[in-house]
Amino acid sequence: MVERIDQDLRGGWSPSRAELPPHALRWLGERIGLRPGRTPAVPDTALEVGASALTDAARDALAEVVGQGCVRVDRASRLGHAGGLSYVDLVRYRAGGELVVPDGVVLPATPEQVVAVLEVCVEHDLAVVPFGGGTSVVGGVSALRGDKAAVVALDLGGLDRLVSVDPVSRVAVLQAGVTAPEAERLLAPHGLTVGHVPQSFERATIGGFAATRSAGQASSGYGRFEDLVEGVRLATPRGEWRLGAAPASAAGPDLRELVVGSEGAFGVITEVSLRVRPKPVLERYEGFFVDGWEAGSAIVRALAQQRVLADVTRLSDEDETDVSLALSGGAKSTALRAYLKARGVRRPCMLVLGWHAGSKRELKARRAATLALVRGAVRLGTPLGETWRHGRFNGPRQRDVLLDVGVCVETLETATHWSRLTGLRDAVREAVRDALGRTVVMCHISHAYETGASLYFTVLAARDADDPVGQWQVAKAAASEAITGVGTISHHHAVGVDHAPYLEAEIGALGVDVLAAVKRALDPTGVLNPGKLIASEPFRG
Ligand SMILES: Cc1cc2nc3c(=O)[nH]c(=O)nc-3n(C[C@H](O)[C@H](O)[C@H](O)COP(=O)(O)OP(=O)(O)OC[C@H]3O[C@@H](n4cnc5c(N)ncnc54)[C@H](O)[C@@H]3O)c2cc1C
Repeated sequence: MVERIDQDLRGGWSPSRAELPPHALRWLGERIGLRPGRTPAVPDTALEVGASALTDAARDALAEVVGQGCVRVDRASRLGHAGGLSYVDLVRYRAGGELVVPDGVVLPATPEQVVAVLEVCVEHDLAVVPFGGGTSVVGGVSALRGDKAAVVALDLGGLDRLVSVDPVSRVAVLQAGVTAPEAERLLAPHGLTVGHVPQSFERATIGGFAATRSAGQASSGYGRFEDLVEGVRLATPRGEWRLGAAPASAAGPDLRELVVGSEGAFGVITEVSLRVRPKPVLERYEGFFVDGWEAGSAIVRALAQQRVLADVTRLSDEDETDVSLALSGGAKSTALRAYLKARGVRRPCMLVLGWHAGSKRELKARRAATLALVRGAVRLGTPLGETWRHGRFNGPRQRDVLLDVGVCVETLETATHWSRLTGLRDAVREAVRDALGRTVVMCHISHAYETGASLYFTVLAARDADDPVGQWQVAKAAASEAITGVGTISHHHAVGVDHAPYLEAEIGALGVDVLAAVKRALDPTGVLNPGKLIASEPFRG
């Protein structure tokens, strides 16, 4: 069971706080030099929120579309939409740093209202930031106004319906503001699932997944979110655009791809038509230990290239495995290390495999095909797999606790070809260590393809109390430099503000021109999500 999340809660993931056990604090002291001292979050009242720049005329025009109560300019609503959930966002909330707060929040209830809101924004010179679950970790929902007179957050939470289900074709149309758990709840009576389970599952929305090309923990089996998108309904300042009339088409380039991953810069996704699957009746998770990253990544590569990946396939490197064992602590973990050593596993790397199936027979066949290639691993079976499954949404809660005791904790991600994977992992680790000094850089593969895989890094360092934001920005820039030209600047977190300066190096100047031309066609006055995806504003043309 996941705890019910308050979507307005910023500055952390969860209101309930666990304490770090003494052995974990000791370990952080030894590894990153942490001198723990509680750094309580600054109360909301201490955060600076300037006067709203929304004019009465703009407010009235918006209220005419969505209703008086659905245009909010109160402090709590504005603060609740002042950013995403990256480490830097959280630090700004907690430390009273510079928060960019929207001038108002608009809550439409239908796709038609979204189109009408955009018309008002153009007329009144308002920037508009589409806001789904607000879980962006790349500045995607930062309330930047660009050259506009004011900026509003467009909270899509009111678009919360299952519009239709076609069980024969296995297609479901969901409104953009439906959260991932709600999508599963709405589809359950039809025996269907989306199967999209990112770590931000509890908060993130269908529209947000489509807008960012999200990848879930089970994407090896179900596909990345863009693989699930059959069609989209997009509100733009130039009217509505519907795409995706057939399961496949040769009617020119696939224009859905211009919308999926457009991060609110080309339009507001109001509905997504999704390829859904029968809900699995069986799920089985198993854990293994492999000796060293090279051996582990060779296994995952073989699984991907022989097309027998488990639905969840996740390999932790030596550091990530070591941290899991160290933080779980206790006699069990010491005994496990000794056991692994006795079995010849000197550099333990944890491998978790999970299969979803419709029958025992299917599960047996798929599991056997996968395990035939998992050679030389020590098998710890379902207890380890289930431990991972139960803890799979704990990351953001652990981050809250680490932030509380003064740790700089953030993640980075990329993807590259198999032949470059280990080299890129080493380069990013070195760049981050050089930038931060004493630090732990953990890495895992959680998305594998025939030609390569993602790399997901988690960084721990003692927080620089004087300049926590600057401290991370230096590390992030160093990592991004190491990634540029070797891997992608983002495998699934998207571009947002943070990666925008690196986009041209990846897609070329022509690529940026193409994006700018699309932006000009759909959003000629540039009201949509300024500063995201395309950093500079060449679209003015
Ligand atoms: C703890 C944590 C774990 C995470 N784990 C994962 C993970 O496992 N996999 C993964 O892929 N990502 C992950 N993320 C990143 C984030 O959850 C994803 O990018 C997610 O897709 C964002 O969904 P959202 O509804 O919260 O969108 P938001 O954060 O609200 O918005 C993201 C971007 O999309 C735009 N947008 C949102 N809704 C719409 C819409 N309807 N139309 C047009 N534009 C829109 C926004 O303007 C913004 O640019 C994680 C984030 C956190 C904080």
